[in-house]
Amino acid sequence: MANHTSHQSYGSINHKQGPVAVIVVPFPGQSHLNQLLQLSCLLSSHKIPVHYVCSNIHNRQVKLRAHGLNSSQISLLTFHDLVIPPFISPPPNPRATTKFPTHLQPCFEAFLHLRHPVGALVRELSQSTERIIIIHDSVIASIIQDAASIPNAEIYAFQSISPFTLFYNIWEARGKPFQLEAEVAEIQNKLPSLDGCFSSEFVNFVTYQYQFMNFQAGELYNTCRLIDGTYINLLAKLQTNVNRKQWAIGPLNPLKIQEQNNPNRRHKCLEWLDKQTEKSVLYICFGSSTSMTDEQINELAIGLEQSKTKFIWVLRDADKGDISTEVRQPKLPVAFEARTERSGMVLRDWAPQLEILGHPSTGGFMSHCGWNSCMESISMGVPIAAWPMHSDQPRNTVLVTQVLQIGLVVKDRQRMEDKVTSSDIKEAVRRLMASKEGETMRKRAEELGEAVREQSAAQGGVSRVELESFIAHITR
Ligand SMILES: O=c1ccn([C@@H]2O[C@H](COP(=O)(O)OP(=O)(O)O[C@H]3O[C@H](CO)[C@@H](O)[C@H](O)[C@H]3O)[C@@H](O)[C@H]2O)c(=O)[nH]1
Repeated sequence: MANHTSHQSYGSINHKQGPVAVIVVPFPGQSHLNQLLQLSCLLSSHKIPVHYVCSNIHNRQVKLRAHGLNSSQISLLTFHDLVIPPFISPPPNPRATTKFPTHLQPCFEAFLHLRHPVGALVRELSQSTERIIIIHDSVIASIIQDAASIPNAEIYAFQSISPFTLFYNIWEARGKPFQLEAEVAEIQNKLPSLDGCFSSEFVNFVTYQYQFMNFQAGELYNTCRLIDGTYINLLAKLQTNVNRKQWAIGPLNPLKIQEQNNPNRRHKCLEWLDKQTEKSVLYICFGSSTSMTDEQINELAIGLEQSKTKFIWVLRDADKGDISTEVRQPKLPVAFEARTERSGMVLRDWAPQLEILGHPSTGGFMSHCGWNSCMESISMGVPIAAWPMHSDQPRNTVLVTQVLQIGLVVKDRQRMEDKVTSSDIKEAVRRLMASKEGETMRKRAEELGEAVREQSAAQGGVSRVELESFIAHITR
């Protein structure tokens, strides 16, 4: 794997890069690192040199957890390991009043120190390349501010969330600048408020970034027109996007899973899935930033056991800012694993989510509705039992359950911190996995999955057309 370790000097980049090189700058959260790694592989498969620029600890994380991609795809990328100042990496607080992972804030703040090293790297690469393209996560626009003055640099923002949620958030924040058509307005009326979805520190962090969002030449979205077309068009209508190009090139997650290439390294849960009947297993996972109290885990365990549904449950605390440090091992009810030995599996390590969702035995996904999980479930044709926790998740839930109608809400809650009881969980699992209503959702999810896969860049659909249009634009 190519690796360029950068501290103060970038002296080893002196070869001619060719007409265009891409620098990708992700945000240091697993689901952001992951999407930009997938995008990097997609671009480098079109013979464009791609530099993945991040802190050393997060580069290690993204390579360790890369899923659905094979090592030869990743080896085409040049990783730049930049150094960020030491930061405290506290554990998440499952009892906090907001479910937002505030414990990651010191890591986010430390990451902003990459402005100067990133600026120096862009300057250096710009000397050996006719045009340098920077694609940065929209949440850290300030880091690439110095590139704006480099004459042959062009900057693009990558949005890691759904245009659906993004549009409504911006439209509301800007004081509802234009009227919405009836159908779109009707959905807006159904959206939950953003109260409690973010910490005030994170709101301040993101607000600070806005001022650096004026020099982008365009935006990239991990979605396809079939899912988000209406909202991509509406985003284009918002004032700041008037002169910006937009490309929807998702789903970025691989659709053909590579794990079969190496049967010796197959995860034990996939072998267990092989033995189950088609569409019978519920997969449960709340991404990388959810932390539940032991009481809530207890309710989930009881509800699951009483539902008598087969399951794979990823039970892990939220990531810390530095994932190499130890995390809490959440507790299960006494003897739960022994009692459910035949009907399910509890995974405490990083699970192969894409492979699980793509397995024929998986028939449902209990999810917090993080955007990666939504896209992965949609593209694998799996319906969702939505249990949103924070950020964009409550609004993604509306997209999944009411707009796309491929899922149900585990429990409508007044406040995110309200406990969901075992009987709510049992009922939601029964509805999704063992009712006519669930069957209809599964059918719709399968059809949507098929249509989305057809639209994908991998299969030559509209997302491929958009990807090619983006590549033609940056290599013009
Ligand atoms: O054991 C695991 C757990 C997770 N994953 C992967 O990790 C990613 C999780 O991403 P996502 O579903 O987006 O959840 P979060 O990690 O919680 O993502 C954060 O970032 C997203 C993108 O901005 C937001 O949409 C979410 O709300 C926010 O919580 C997915 O690719 C999963 O496949 C695994 O492969 N194995």
